[in-house]
This record gives sequence, C-alpha cells and structure tokens, in this order.
Amino acid sequence: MNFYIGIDFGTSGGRLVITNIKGQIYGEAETPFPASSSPDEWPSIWKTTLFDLIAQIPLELRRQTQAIAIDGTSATALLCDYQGKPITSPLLYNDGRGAEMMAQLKAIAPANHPVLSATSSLAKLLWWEHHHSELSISFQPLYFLHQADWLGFLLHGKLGISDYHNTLKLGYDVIHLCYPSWLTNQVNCESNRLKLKLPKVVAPGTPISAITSEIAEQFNLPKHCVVCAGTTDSIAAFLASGATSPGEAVTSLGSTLVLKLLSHTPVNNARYGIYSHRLGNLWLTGGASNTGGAVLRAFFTDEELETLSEQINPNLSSPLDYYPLLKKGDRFPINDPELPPRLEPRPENSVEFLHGLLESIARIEAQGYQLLQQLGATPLTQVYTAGGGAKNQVWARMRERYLQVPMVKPIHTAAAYGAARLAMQNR
Ligand SMILES: Nc1ncnc2c1ncn2[C@@H]1O[C@H](COP(=O)(O)OP(=O)(O)O)[C@@H](O)[C@H]1O
Ligand SMILES: O=C(CO)[C@H](O)[C@H](O)COP(=O)(O)O
Repeated sequence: MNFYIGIDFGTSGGRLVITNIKGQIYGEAETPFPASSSPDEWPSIWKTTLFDLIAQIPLELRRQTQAIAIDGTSATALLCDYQGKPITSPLLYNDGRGAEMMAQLKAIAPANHPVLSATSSLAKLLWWEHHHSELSISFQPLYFLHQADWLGFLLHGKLGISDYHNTLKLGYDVIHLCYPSWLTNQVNCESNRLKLKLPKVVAPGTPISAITSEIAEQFNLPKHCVVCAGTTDSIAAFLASGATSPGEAVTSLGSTLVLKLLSHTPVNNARYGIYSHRLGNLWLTGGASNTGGAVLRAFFTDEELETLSEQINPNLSSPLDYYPLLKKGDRFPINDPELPPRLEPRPENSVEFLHGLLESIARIEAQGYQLLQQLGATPLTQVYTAGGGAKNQVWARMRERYLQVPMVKPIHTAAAYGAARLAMQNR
C-alpha cells in the first residue's frame, strides 16, 4: 500500500500525519518545540523536530511512503549560504522589525499589496538588506528561503525552491505566476548591497525532487519518495477541512488567529492586513492576527482552558472588551505594528477573565469576516475551525453568536493532514 506524509510546522511544534491514497490516517506524530529557545537555535530545533517526527512513523509505513509535503508558518524567513546553512537567525512570521522598512515597501510595491506589512517576507528581506549587507561579503550566493522551503531542502537537497503560497508575502505575482519587475528591480539593482537569490516558485504540491540518498538511508524511505512544494500552515488547515465551495471558511485557532474565506474574487487591502492566496481558480481571502491561543497560554494551561471554559455560559456576552495580544502590534484586522495589547480590567475571577478573552477573540474573528465580505469576498456560509482552539465547544458557541453561520467541525482539521493532501496529489 502506498503512503503519503504531511508535516506541519506551527508556532508551538511540529506535527506529522501519514495516510493512504484514500486519505485514511495510518499514523500521527507530534513534537513540541522546547519551551524556551534563542533565535539562533531555531533552525537546529526545526531540523531535529523534522527528523524526530519522521522517525516516529513505523518502519513498515516509512518503507512504502511515496511523497512528503511540508507546511510552515507564513513569512517565517531565513538566509542561507550555497550549502543551505542558515547564516542568520530566522525571522518569525510575527516579527515586526520590518516596520522600519514600510516607507521603502510603499515606494516599490503596488498599493494594497500583501507585502505592505511589517511582518511580510519582503519587509524582512529589506531589513536584512539595510542592516546586514555585509553578509554578501562573506557569503555568495545567498539564498532567501521560508521555513517550509528550507525544511523541504533538508529532505530533497535542492536549494532555493518555494511555492506560491509561501512567496505571496515576498511579492510573488500569483496571477501571472512570476516575480514582478518592481521586486526583481529592487533585489537585483546595483545599489542593493545584499546580493541574494529569490527562490524558484512552483505550485504547492508540485513534486520537487526525490529525497536524497542520505535521507532515504537514514529513515528507510524509498529512494523514489518525492518531496513536494509545500504551503503555509493556515492554508494546510484549510486544505484539511475539505472546504471547496466559495463562502466556506476556515478559522485557524492556533497560537494565532488566521481566517481563510474561499471566494470567487480576491480581496487585498493593506490597511486591514487583508490579502488573498491563490487556490486553483479561486481565492483564499483572509488575514492573520497575533491574537489567539498564545495569549490564552500565557494565562492558562490547556487543562485550565478546558475546565474553566465549561463554567462559561456561551449565551451570555462578557462585558470585558479586550484586544488580546502578548506584545504591541497586530497584522489583521488592524494592520498596526504599534497597536497596544488591551487586557484590563482583569477580574479576580478566572472564569470571568477567560470569558472576556474568548469573547474578545470571537469579536475580532467576526470583525475580520465582516471586513472581508464588505470588501467584496464571497458571502460567508459556514466556518470550519482548526487548531488547538477547535476543541473548545463553549468558544464555538460564543463565536457562532457573532458569526451567525453554522460552525462545522470537519472530520480533519490538522494542518498536517492538509499537507498530506498535497503529497497525495503525487499518487
Ligand atoms: N481548550 C482550549 N480552548 C481554547 N484554546 C485552546 C484549548 N486548548 C489549547 N488551546 C490553544 O491552542 C493553542 C495551540 O494550538 P496549535 O494549533 O497547536 O497552535 P500552533 O499550530 O499555532 O502551534 C495554544 O496556544 C492553546 O492556548
Ligand atoms: O500567523 C501564522 C502563524 O501560524 C500564520 O502562519 C500566518 O501568518 C498565516 O499566513 P498565511 O495566510 O499566509 O497562511
């Protein structure tokens, strides 16, 4: 029997799903990231996690694996040398240091382009160019990669290949399927002191190459096992849900809050941090907020979230109006790197406090979907929920009160399953 592996790299850890060609799950693995680590440790943690996840799959299944696909956090970027060795600490998806590059971004990119965000991949590239152009002296050529691109390279050995989901926030034109001249002129211009290579871009799920012989031997994988181009974690969660009709949406309630509404028409609006990913001949309109489970985890364990949520009446609205963030700055539905967290007043009663947090995140989610529809996205018909927060049925009822559409729990919500669906394209 042939098997297919999907690997998801989220904020808090890595997850793997192995399925047969019918999409039946034969195995799963999960490896949380260490609770505290420094940025220069992240590549080795990601590599260790990747190899640990694959090693957890039973030998018999590994030996019959035909394809692997990986999703990663969007706009998590790193610079590598010609051997694929990271030469700087990665900059994560929510790293807002690119805010200082906004004037330059607005000068080169079209209005409302997805790169017009402090956390976009291009903002990070310009920041590296502005602060670390000396890297070009020691490293030629330099490769700009996303997390999923680099992890895929570790398995297939072909450096500098990405997909048009991970490269949207780098500036890739997903309509004409090329890098626009305003971007290539910027990256290649003589005055640009940081000489780097942008990744070659293919469609998500496209087979890139067979695994290297070293990887085949290390994990007892077939030499013909292909590694496919990946996607981002929230799109993988969308793919997992099985949503296919415009108007269907997936909210990823993970460490962050990410909305994806399938639409006949794209919506891009930098003011609100709204952008549209290409999905076949449709568009995944949405945005990614820094609010979400990471804020909850700062105050409650997963067990406390479960037990305290059960004491909340989801039909009652909390009077507490928070904007739950761990640090200043949000990307969507308010695209403002200076936006302050709002977590006061904090009641003595933990249930009341959690009620306020869950209700406030539900309000932000509803505001996001309302904006998407106001700006022309296909009207919302139903919402699937993915991520750690999907298990919270009290929260689902609260969210339903705001969204006024059915909240459907899909059979599969794990992003790793969505990545496996990409791998299955290579049957
Ligand atoms: N019962 C729950 N209710 C709400 N949120 C929860 C619950 N259990 C876990 N979470 C949240 O889920 C998040 C982890 O979800 P996950 O999808 O693994 O995140 P990521 O993929 O971003 O790492 C945590 O931040 C945690 O606060
Ligand atoms: O916030 C995130 C961390 O999980 C997401 O990776 C990301 O921001 C979502 O971006 P995209 O819409 O490109 O998938």
